[in-house]
Amino acid sequence: MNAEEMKRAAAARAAELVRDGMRLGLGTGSTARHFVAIVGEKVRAGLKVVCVPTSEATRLQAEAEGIPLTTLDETPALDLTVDGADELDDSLRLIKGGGGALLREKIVAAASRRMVVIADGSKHVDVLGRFPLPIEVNPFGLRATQEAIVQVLARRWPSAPLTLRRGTDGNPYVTDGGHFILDAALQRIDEPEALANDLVAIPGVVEHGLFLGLASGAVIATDGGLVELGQLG
Ligand SMILES: O=C(CO)[C@H](O)[C@H](O)COP(=O)(O)O
Repeated sequence: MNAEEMKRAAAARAAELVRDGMRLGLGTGSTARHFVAIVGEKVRAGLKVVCVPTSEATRLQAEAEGIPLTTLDETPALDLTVDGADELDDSLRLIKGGGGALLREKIVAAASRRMVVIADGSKHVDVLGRFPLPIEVNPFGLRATQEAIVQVLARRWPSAPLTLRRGTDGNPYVTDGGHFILDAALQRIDEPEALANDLVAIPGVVEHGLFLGLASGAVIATDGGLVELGQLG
C-alpha cells in the first residue's frame, strides 16, 4: 500500500464506527480528508449524521460532499471525532497542528465522547517530539510571547529552535482563528504533561499541539495491515 492507500484504509476502518444519528467531529488534514469523503459517500447513501468541521478547509470539503453541518453552539456534545495526527505514542498522546487547525481540533475533540485517530504507521512513535510542536499564539505581543516560550523551553531544551510558521507567500501563517503558529523543534518530549502545563500558563499562548488524554483509540495503517490502539467502540 502506498501512503494514500494507508490513509484511506485507516479512514475506512474509522468510518465503520459511524452510526445513524451520530454527531460527528470531522478532523483536518490529508488523512481526515479520506474520512470526510467516506462519510460523504455514506450520507449520499442515506446515513443521517450531523457534523462539526475542525477547520474552514474541512468545512468546504464537507459542504461539497453534502454532509449536514452543525456548530458546537447548536450541538455542544459530540459522539465521535475522527482526526489525523502528526505523531502518536502508545499511550495515545498526540502532536497535532501540522495543518494549523490545532485549536479547533482540540475544542472539537474535547467536546466529543470519543476521539479516534487515523494515521499511517510513520506517525506512530516511541517518544513524541521529532515532529516540531505547534504552539498557537495571539499576534498581539508576538515577540514577548515568543521570548516567554523560549524561557519556558530553556528549562529542558536550552537551544531548541522556535520558528514562526510562514505561508507560501512568506507572510506569517494565519490560523482560522486569526492567530500565528510557532513551531518548537524539541526532538524528544519525555514529559508532555509537564510541558503542556508550562505552555498554557504563558499569556499569549492560545493553544499547543499536545493532545493529552483526548484520544480514546487509534487506527494505524501499516504495510502489515491495520493496527488498533485503545478503544474504538
Ligand atoms: O493536526 C492536524 C492539522 O492541524 C492534522 O491532523 C495533522 O497535521 C495530520 O495531517 P495529515 O493527515 O495530513 O498528515
